[in-house]
Amino acid sequence: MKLLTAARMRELDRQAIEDLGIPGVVLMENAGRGAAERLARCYAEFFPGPVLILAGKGNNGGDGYVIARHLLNWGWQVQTLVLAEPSAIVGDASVNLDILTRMGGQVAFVPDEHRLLTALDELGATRLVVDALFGTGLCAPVRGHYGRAIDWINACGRPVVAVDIPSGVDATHGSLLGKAVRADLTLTFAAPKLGQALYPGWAQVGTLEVLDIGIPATLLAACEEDFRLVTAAEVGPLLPARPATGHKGTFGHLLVVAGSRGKTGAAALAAEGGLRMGAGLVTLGCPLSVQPAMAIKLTEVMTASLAEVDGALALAAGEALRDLWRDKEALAVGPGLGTSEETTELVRKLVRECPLPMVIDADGLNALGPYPSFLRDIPDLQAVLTPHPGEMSRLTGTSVADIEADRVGAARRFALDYRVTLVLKGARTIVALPDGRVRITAGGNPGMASGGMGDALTGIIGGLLAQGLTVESAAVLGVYLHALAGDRLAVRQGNSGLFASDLLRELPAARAALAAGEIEDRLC
Ligand SMILES: NC(=O)C1=CN([C@@H]2O[C@H](COP(=O)(O)OP(=O)(O)OC[C@H]3O[C@@H](n4cnc5c(N)ncnc54)[C@H](O)[C@@H]3O)[C@@H](O)[C@H]2O)[C@@H](O)CC1
Ligand SMILES: [K+]
Repeated sequence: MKLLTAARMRELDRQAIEDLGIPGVVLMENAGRGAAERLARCYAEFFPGPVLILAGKGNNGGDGYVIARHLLNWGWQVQTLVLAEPSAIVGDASVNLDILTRMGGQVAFVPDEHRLLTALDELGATRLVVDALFGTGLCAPVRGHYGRAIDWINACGRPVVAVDIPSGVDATHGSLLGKAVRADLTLTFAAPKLGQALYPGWAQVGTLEVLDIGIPATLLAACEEDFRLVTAAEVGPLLPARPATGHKGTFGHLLVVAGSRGKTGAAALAAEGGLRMGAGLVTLGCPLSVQPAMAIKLTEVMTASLAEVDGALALAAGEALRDLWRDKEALAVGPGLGTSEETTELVRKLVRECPLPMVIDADGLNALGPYPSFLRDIPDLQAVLTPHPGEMSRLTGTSVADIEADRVGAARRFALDYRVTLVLKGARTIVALPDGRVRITAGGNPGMASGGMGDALTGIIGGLLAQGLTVESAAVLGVYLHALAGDRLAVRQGNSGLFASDLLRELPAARAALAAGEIEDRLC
């Protein structure tokens, strides 16, 4: 599902109005009427109100006046507070404000804190609040009486319906510009906004519904799809086929290079992840001294001993790895390898020389960074990198705080710069593709914040690569299935104390449900 930035939404509005000649006031009418209808239906038990509409000076406020008009027409009691002087309301918003006033709608202008607070004090009982303060045009931190209005909304204890986006949420970045409304229902127009799919904005949105406001579908379809929220309908078709005549050779052989003394669990989870994802065969290459333990730990996975120094892979393992990758379809490298000098050098050599599509994680990433410019010199590199914010920080030399402040930007810049597929893990995992497109997954839960979940994801993506998916598809589908399995587990077990190995056990059923078309996506 497409996610629009504020700039893209403005451009769509411009095209509809200027290129196609749809008057802006018609779009505003469609937006306001659609919102009024949804609101009246969703909150029918609160009829006849009163409803309080808080309107800003821009077109979001304009939508608020249209909502007020229709609710009045349908017998609701409506009070509208405009947080600006009458002269500040212009254009389509002014047209609708005039109509509302002439119809006898109760409208008060509260352009400063004193008048706002007085009006709120004098307000009778309100049963429902409509936030029409700011939409996609918010461009600076919220201050003054706007901030007081947002505080009041958040403390009012009444259901809050946000028009287009909760005021204070940046429609593009999902950041909170000073203060932000916490809505129960957000009625957004034409398509969800990118900022509604990202934290912390996501948490302010409540239930998200998308209303058609008459922007032609052809315009929406033609607008470039830089950002998408991944849906079951989109990833279902990416699932590798499972022909009835298939055998283990049909479904690919994954080579996992992982583990060191004391870090055997990470290697086991990555290897089992590959098998649970449906790879026909998985071989784990690990240091000589840990191989016996791995062989006991892993029943279905084959193991290979590699040269080591002090329990971690040695540079001398390179020759054996060359033999190992020869008959494989994909490589997963990194979990539990450690960061010794020889292992680091080996990983860099492996990434440079191994011709297989690969997923690189954990210590594999630590071995690359910072600024792994050598990646650009590898011809036909097909790689998925799966850092968490700490690993991303080491890869980019940027602080974790800066990465978290702009997760989409950080992932996108890296993917474009190094021509890899970058999976930035965390709440709302971001998949950035080498051409700059970005995919965001809505699933996942706090139960997945536990050791080993990342190793499981590495195995899942590796398993998909082994079955022939492209790096882009393996990353998008792998992240989706990982989150889906985690969410199914959380439904049964709650969202704490979840084990990555439990998630892997859930994976085949999650995959089957996706294949059967049984998954209903949640927007928020
Ligand atoms: N034709 C269109 O463009 C349509 C727009 N629609 C609505 O219009 C909204 C966008 O409208 P606008 O672009 O007018 O902008 P908004 O109504 O979102 O608000 C921005 C207004 O507030 C001011 N402002 C921005 N940041 C501020 C701050 N921190 N403190 C105080 N004032 C601030 C701006 O100068 C501008 O006047 C959409 O979200 C949607 O609700 C809909 O009516 C559908 C059609
Ligand atoms: K709003």
